[in-house]
Amino acid sequence: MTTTMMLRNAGFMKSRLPGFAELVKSGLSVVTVSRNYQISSNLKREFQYNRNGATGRDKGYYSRDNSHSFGRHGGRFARKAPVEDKDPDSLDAKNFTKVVVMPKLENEVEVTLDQLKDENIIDTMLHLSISRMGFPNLTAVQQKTIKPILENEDRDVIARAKTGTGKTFAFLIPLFEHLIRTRRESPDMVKAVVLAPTRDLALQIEQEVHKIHSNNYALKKFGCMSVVGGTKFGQSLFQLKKTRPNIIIATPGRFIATVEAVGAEYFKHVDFKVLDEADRLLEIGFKDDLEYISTSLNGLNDVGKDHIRTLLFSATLDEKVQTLADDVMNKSECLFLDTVDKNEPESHEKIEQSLVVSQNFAESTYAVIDHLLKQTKNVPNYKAILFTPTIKATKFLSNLLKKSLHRYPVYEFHGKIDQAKRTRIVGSFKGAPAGLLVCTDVGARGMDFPNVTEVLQLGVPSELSNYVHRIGRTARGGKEGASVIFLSDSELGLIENLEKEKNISIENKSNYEPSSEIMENVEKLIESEEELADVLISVISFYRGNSSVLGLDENKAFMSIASSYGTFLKDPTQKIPIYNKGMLEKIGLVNNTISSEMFDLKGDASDHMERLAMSRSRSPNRKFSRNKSFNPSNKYGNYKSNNYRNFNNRDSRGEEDYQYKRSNRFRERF
Ligand SMILES: Nc1ncnc2c1ncn2[C@@H]1O[C@H](COP(=O)(O)OP(=O)(O)OP(=O)(O)O)[C@@H](O)[C@H]1O
Repeated sequence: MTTTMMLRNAGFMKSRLPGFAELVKSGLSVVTVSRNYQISSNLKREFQYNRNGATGRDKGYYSRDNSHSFGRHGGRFARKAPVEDKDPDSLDAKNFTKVVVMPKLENEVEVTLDQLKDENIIDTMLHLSISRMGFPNLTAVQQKTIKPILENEDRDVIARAKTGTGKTFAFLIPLFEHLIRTRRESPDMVKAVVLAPTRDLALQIEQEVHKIHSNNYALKKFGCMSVVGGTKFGQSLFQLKKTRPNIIIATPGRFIATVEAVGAEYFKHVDFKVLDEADRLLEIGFKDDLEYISTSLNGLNDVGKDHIRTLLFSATLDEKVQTLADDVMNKSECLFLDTVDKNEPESHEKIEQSLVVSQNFAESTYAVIDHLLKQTKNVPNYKAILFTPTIKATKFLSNLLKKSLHRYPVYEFHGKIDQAKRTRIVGSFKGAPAGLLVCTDVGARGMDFPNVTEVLQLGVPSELSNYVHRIGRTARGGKEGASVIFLSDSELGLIENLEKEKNISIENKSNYEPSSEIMENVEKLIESEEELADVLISVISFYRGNSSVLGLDENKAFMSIASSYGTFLKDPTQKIPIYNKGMLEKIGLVNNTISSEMFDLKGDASDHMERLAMSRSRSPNRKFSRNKSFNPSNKYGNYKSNNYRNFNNRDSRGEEDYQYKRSNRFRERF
């Protein structure tokens, strides 16, 4: 049975619509949403801004001269939007209806590769290539998506499937089939654009395309090229000209630069755009870019502004996807193909999840080291990934572990390593029979490292969904795996949030107390107190930005991390030294009296804190003013927090391209 809801004026109704998750729960299978049809909402904004007179301060929108400016960097990053200007008055006239179709999938019959060929869904050339890969059968997401994507050309598609279940081929197979079917139409043009949030993931998807090529050379004529930051732009344009690929795999920033430079030459015939890790691409830092890309490609398209079909794939999709669907999808109908049951957690069921609880961050570090000492000794070919909150923590931990684990291979991987080296590290760890990859959340999504036995997490991830993605680096392609998260008492809010929001409960729980032996050993390995202070400050900054999202008590989390300084140095009276007020400002704790408890304040930092404490004790509103800097729902308190959240997001998630350049100020320090 299907139910249909017709809603006029989506702008007004958006706030009243239940999210996707709730829609699934409520059993609705068709939802109809109406909104302005002629243009995507960001294009509409452009015209509104043109009418009202936009200024460079207006984040992410077009200005009068049809250029696109980003944030405060308006001038420097001003972009020429490759879309034609339009008469604003003609735009509000029509409404459109977007239908989200969620098929009920009862009595499912297995779909095989042979069937797809026999029913002429896929060509023999493609069938040959995929069968040569030797997969025993198609995965659930491949069975559910390939045919529907190819059968109905007037629909966009959203697909959700658990980590490591073959989503990459689920979109690459239809893309290749489309290229085969349209081989005579504009053979030298880009027809499909795949966007990914990290360079490493984009390069990995390019490798998957090359697997399709190398299993049947006849498919090599459908060329593919990656367009990612950290590589030479001029060289990439030259390659584009020379190879004339049909598929581009890109990160958003470099893709925008490419479209701006040569959009009219290569991107007028795009039929598909794919957003891998779609929910991530929707978040702050990417969403404006995605809207811009969508509008640009639509504006350039020779067939029409609503011609390009959009495919969204991820293991974690919730109501945010609705916003994405609104802003970057063109078709009036959108198929939502879900391989995860509505009552099921998004995490993969073949991962045995554990939690180890200790007193503070330092003790969690000892627990990780202890655990790794045991596993590398007892488990043959033990291959693991350890996630840490920040780049500095990653460096620190990989150094400690290289020394503790002796000859066991330890790889350090984060966004501050140059791209060529990053690619080498990914290649080495993929091919390694055993080893440990220590990384930030830059490695959390999409990366397919074969045979990872275990995923370890020291502290919390940068967002709730990344818990699912991080642990999903194991148990891939039908295999089993394990994960252990090491948290202090003050971080247990994350576990509650995972239960509440993601329906994930961790069965195996244990407490950890370090032995004096491991404490002594680690203390000997710490080379510099300054570096230790730096690492802990970076982690405090990370928590400053992420605690409210992750359900943590910010103050408790800060104290726990700060107390780790004394624990690591085996002298609990020692506090992290802070030499000036500027440093407190950078961490976002300048108006927070708890700073005196956490840090050993020196110079003007100490004077400032004394003055602050005195003014608060005199102020009749002191309770309010103290809360102001802490309350996550408080507009003013949150202002700084957001700044730091952005910085931390970049720091830990390793976002790409010019977004990095924009944050250089912070990156260099942390
Ligand atoms: N039909 C299949 N049968 C078995 N293994 C497969 C099949 N299709 C793909 N694989 C393999 O499964 C692994 C995971 O695939 P892929 O990286 O596409 O997963 P994913 O669903 O995109 O994961 P993530 O959510 O982490 O991005 C890869 O090594 C891939 O080669």
